[in-house]
Amino acid sequence: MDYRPIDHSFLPIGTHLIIKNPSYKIAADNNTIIHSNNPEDVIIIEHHNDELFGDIKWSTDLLNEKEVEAETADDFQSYGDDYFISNNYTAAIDEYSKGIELEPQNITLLANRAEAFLRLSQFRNALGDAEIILKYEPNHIKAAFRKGKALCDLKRYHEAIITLQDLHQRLETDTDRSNAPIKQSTEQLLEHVKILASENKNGKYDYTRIINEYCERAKIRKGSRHNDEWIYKSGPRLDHTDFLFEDIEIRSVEGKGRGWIAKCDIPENTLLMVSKAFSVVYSHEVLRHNMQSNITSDKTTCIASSLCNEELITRVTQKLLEEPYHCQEVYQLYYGLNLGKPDKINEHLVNVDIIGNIIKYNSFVLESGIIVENDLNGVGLWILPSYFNHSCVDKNVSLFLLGDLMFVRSLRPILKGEELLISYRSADSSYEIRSRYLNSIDIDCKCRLCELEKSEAPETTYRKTQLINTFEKLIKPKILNNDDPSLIKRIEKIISELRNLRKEHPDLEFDTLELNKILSFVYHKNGNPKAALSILKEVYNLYKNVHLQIINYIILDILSLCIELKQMEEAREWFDIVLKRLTGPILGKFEDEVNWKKEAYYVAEKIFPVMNSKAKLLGLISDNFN
Ligand SMILES: C[S@@+](CC[C@H](N)C(=O)[O-])C[C@H]1O[C@@H](n2cnc3c(N)ncnc32)[C@H](O)[C@@H]1O
Repeated sequence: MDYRPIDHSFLPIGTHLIIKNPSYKIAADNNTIIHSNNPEDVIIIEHHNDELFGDIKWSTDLLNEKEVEAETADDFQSYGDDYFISNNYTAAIDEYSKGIELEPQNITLLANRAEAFLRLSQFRNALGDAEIILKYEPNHIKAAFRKGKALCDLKRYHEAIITLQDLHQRLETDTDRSNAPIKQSTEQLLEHVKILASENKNGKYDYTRIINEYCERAKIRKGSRHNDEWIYKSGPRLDHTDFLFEDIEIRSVEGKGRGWIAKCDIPENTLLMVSKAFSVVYSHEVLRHNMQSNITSDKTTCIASSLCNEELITRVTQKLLEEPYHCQEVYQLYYGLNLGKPDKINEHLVNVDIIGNIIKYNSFVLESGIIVENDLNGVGLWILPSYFNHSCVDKNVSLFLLGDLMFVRSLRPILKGEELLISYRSADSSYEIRSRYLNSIDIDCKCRLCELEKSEAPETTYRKTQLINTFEKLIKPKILNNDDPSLIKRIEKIISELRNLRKEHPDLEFDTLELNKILSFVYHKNGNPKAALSILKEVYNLYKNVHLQIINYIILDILSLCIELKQMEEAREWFDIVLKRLTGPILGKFEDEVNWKKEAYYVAEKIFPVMNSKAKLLGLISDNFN
């Protein structure tokens, strides 16, 4: 609010500033804003005074020198506690630290600072303080608890379990009633750490529990259009941990930098990785409240995406400043082929330009699906999944996001030595759209589809574009409000010509997928559901092995048509097919054919609301699932 343009004579370019407690923010133009809340925390150093850098004294400190001398460790504890109570943990840490400087063995100050560090997710610092306390007072209960918590958050589960078990034993025999709450918290934390340790080691996740947690964190409120809208206070971020399948590894891949490779044959539906976001930003966190209800409009989506990106750069930068031990894993991402041969990065320095680039090349965009309930847009950085390279048409790995957890599974059997691939852009978008994005991150994709599209004669490409444009501009707008049967002929003609243009490679012909879905819709509108159904079944049979989102929508349409035509037996079969396709990427292989549906339906009911209504129509809810 106090913004005034800075006059060049006041701050000539090249002026040295020293800023106490700066915070960082990335602006829309990717410039870094360094800001300070207190003008007295900014000191301007004149060039001829450079030597002052060494022993700078803050004017604020100088002004208060008298008072400072009079202040004791107890005073700092009380200032720190005040900040702590008002949730200002950074300021609390500042005050506790001043007290600790006076009395390095002050147990209360160290214990309070450890808790403040935990609240700010600065786990190494918290662990450091807890360990100092335990050196002086090995039986300090709160310090042991905080040590266990910090170890858990640092993913040192084995050590966390030992610490907490030891504490638990001591508390068992403790008669002091005031320790009852911490005893209960220790039991809960211990149980939680054991779950995390098993997830981390064996990839054993209790999906039902995770889905429940996910839903619990969702708050439903009435949206502006009286719809139930899902909003999340700050997430949803889930208290579960990473897992990495031991038979995959990162290796260099010719022409692509590095990528994930199978070390031995991997069966279909194997859990390859569960990755917790390094940082994730949801659009509702950055959009003003009044813009949220408008989230679907193109402009809002665009603003949201740019704000999310800025915020992600800011959060990653801040996290690296607070926990520099993460720098290495983040900066490793920078060494991909995409960024040429960068100078060796100083991994101890936080560099916003580099972080911006890392996010540009590696972030995952969360798009709201129509089927999935978690209508959340946003962007996030997941470290290990960032090493998956792209293929438009031959991906062999599925990604499933639940809150900030990314589940990665094999989509089909993968052979030893094969590269594990995902799709950054789906094969059913046009070559132009795909390559525009891929080129922006330095990918000249050489998958079967791209090679074919590059080699096609210009007149073929031109004719295809012409046909698609005719459909988009002249036919599509008429479909919703018009049941003119002549539209059927026109769409069929376009589909037939498009198929003909790629008759040598029918398996790589994706342009007619959406057209066929719409053709089926028009047949239905014209009172011919049987023809509508048969079109969709044909499309399904042609493309069932290609992993495209649109196929799931096609199956749902088939399912609705079967229900409408009272072909209930067939509808149930289609229900099973779509249930497996939707829940497979999280639940994996359905080993128990009898029980799988129960589990899959439970999951689907929670996160795929469309399934719920279909199941009701099929009478499945009262039959089997209640
Ligand atoms: C998210 S990173 C993937 C990991 C990257 N290969 C690395 O070594 O860090 C994306 C970058 O990988 C490379 N890449 C991914 N898929 C590729 C492909 N199909 N062909 C060529 N390069 C690819 C590009 O340089 C792209 O900018």
